[in-house]
Amino acid sequence: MLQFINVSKRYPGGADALKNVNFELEKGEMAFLTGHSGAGKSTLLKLIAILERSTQGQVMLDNQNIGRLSKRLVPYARRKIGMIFQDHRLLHDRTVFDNVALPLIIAGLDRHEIQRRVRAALDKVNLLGKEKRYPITLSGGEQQRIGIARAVVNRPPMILADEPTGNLDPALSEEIMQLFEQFNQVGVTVLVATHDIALIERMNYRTLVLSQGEIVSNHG
Ligand SMILES: Nc1ncnc2c1ncn2[C@@H]1O[C@H](COP(=O)(O)OP(=O)(O)OP(=O)(O)O)[C@@H](O)[C@H]1O
Repeated sequence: MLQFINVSKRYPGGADALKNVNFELEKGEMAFLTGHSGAGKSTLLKLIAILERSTQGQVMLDNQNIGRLSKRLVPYARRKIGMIFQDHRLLHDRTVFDNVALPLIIAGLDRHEIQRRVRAALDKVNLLGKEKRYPITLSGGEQQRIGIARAVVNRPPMILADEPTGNLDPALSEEIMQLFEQFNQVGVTVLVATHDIALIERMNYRTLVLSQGEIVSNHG
């Protein structure tokens, strides 16, 4: 499903954030991405989400070189990806329902379909009944689950998570990881970037290790 072929990324005026990165993720696979602070984890995820473009090499998603897509086609390619951030990036002046509905409103779905899909997504993350609340009135773990519902409401074939458990205690981290496993079990490809080595060791998935922009280990 996803293939990095000799991918390098240099930010303007900066050093190389990624150097000659090669790896593949199969459709339906779940994997971790780890490495020291500044190793290039976020950069790698941003290339997949087309939030940044590679300087060299090819980022292939379903056999399409997404690093070279025209701007017009980027929103369509992005619909294949659900992205989850450590700070969840919720809109605090909108309800839980409205936060999760946002990608569907942008995609132009009708009101009934939006209602149906938002409820289905909230059900998956155990937040049904909290649609009318504001994110700030919910716990950290619940806020992260709103972010996950928003990421999956479009039913993307791939989920990318950037430090999704960074602000959570071990029990809540476990809960979030179990949610990712549930999506993976129904065929969603999942890539989770994390510093949390203990979490990676408890779970048995392939792990890509980045060090100074290079993949130094890739097995599970
Ligand atoms: N927009 C940017 N402009 C210039 N340099 C950047 C930019 N974003 C990241 N970098 C640099 O690229 C390198 C990789 O950063 P990146 O954020 O991908 O690492 P990371 O592994 O996700 O780090 P962390 O775990 O601290 O989030 C770092 O040296 C960083 O300073």
